[in-house]
Amino acid sequence: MFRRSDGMCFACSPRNPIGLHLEFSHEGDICRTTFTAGNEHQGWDGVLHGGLVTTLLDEAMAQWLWHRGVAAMTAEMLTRFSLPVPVGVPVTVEAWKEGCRGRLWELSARLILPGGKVAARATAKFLTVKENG
Ligand SMILES: CCCCCCCC(=O)SCCNC(=O)CCNC(=O)[C@H](O)C(C)(C)COP(=O)(O)OP(=O)(O)OC[C@H]1O[C@@H](n2cnc3c(N)ncnc32)[C@H](O)[C@@H]1OP(=O)(O)O
Repeated sequence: MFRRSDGMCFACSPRNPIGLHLEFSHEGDICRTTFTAGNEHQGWDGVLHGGLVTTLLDEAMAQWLWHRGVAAMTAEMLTRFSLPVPVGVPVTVEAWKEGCRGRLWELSARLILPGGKVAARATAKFLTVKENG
């Protein structure tokens, strides 16, 4: 049994002082957000840290499910980092469903740079969990 975050989700809560403050929109089968990394988010100089790239992709997929009333946790995730993501530019993250079998959901996501190149792609498996509060 799991409890949802108390308004302090690192990725999406507006209240988390060190969070990413992501806001999501849903259009058809696509869940979408935009994010502009700051210097505090970099690893290599001027480049968004890869763990945070993964966070953006993971959260977009989780929000796809959340928006549809599915409480699920990431059970497995594979990320391909194709291009560095520069800090200081707005990037778009999109997620969508690939399939579902019982409690197991398969989703994909991608991070798109201004200009349209895809810098990172992820596939993930989520498992529906029971909530207690
Ligand atoms: C919007 C809300 C906030 C979103 C936050 C962003 C999303 C996240 O980052 S969540 C945090 C990161 N993830 C975690 O911490 C999860 C840690 N893992 C766990 O707690 C557990 O392993 C959990 C909940 C995923 C699954 O545990 P549990 O519910 O006991 O299921 P379990 O019995 O292991 O597996 C159930 C079935 O799924 C299968 N399964 C489990 N993992 C996988 C997998 N990766 N691939 C394929 N099948 C799997 C099992 O084989 C099993 O199959 P069967 O029923 O046929 O035997």
